[in-house]
This record gives sequence, C-alpha cells and structure tokens, in this order.
Amino acid sequence: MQKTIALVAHDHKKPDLIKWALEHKSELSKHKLVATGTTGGLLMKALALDIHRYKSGPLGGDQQIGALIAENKLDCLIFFWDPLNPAPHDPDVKALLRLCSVWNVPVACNMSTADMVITSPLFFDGSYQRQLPDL
Ligand SMILES: O=C(CO)COP(=O)(O)O
Repeated sequence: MQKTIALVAHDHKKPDLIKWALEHKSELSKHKLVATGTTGGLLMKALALDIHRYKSGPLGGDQQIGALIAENKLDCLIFFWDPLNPAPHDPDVKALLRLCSVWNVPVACNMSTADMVITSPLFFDGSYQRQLPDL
C-alpha cells in the first residue's frame, strides 16, 4: 500500500540520510516522497526519484510538513535532526515533532529507528490502522 513519507535532515545529518535512503531506495520508490527543500534536492540527485520539495526548513518547510500531518496526509516522517547543534528554527522543529505525537505518526529520528520503520510489515502491508486523535 502506497504511503506518503517525509524525509528531512539537518545539515550535519544529510550524509546519513542520503546513505540510508540509498540503502532503502527500492522500498522508498514504492511510496510518495516529500521533503524539505535542501534535503529534497540532495535526495533527488542521489536517488534519481521524484520527490515533492517543500520550502527549506528554516524558511517554513518544517511547518509545511506539519500542515500535512494536521491534515492527516502524512504516514511517516524520517527526520534526522541534529542533537549537537542548535538551529535558528528550533521552535519549528519542536512543533513538527510535537504534531507527530499528536497525530500518532511514526517518526524516526535516527538511522536504526528508520531501518526498523521502513522494514516493518506492520506499517507497509496496509493492515495497520494508526489510531488518530479525536477530531
Ligand atoms: O532544516 C531542516 C529541518 O528542520 C531541513 O531543511 P532543509 O532540507 O532545507 O535543509
């Protein structure tokens, strides 16, 4: 079952995300991919896959992906955020991660969790029904 997956990484984590995405290219290619601007540009080049790019994170891209979550249009977020360097848009990052909790969206913030999410039959065979907040 096709899902919509968002791919986002802070600058120091972009190499990790590209490496991870290349390893999982065949699975990722089955789904609709969206990303923040710079991350999306690098991934499109590396993967040669179509990726819908939102604005760069500091310019509102995290919030655009948050809006997808609030509209229940996102199934999974892979977000390699940088725990060692503060970002000018940290409030946006926090808001995005918060919405993942509110909407019970699977979110992977590091490579090992992302490995487990992308290989989980629970998630990708279409049988898993994610519980949604009361609307
Ligand atoms: O800053 C980001 C996420 O908070 C990512 O934005 P870019 O993909 O544009 O670098």
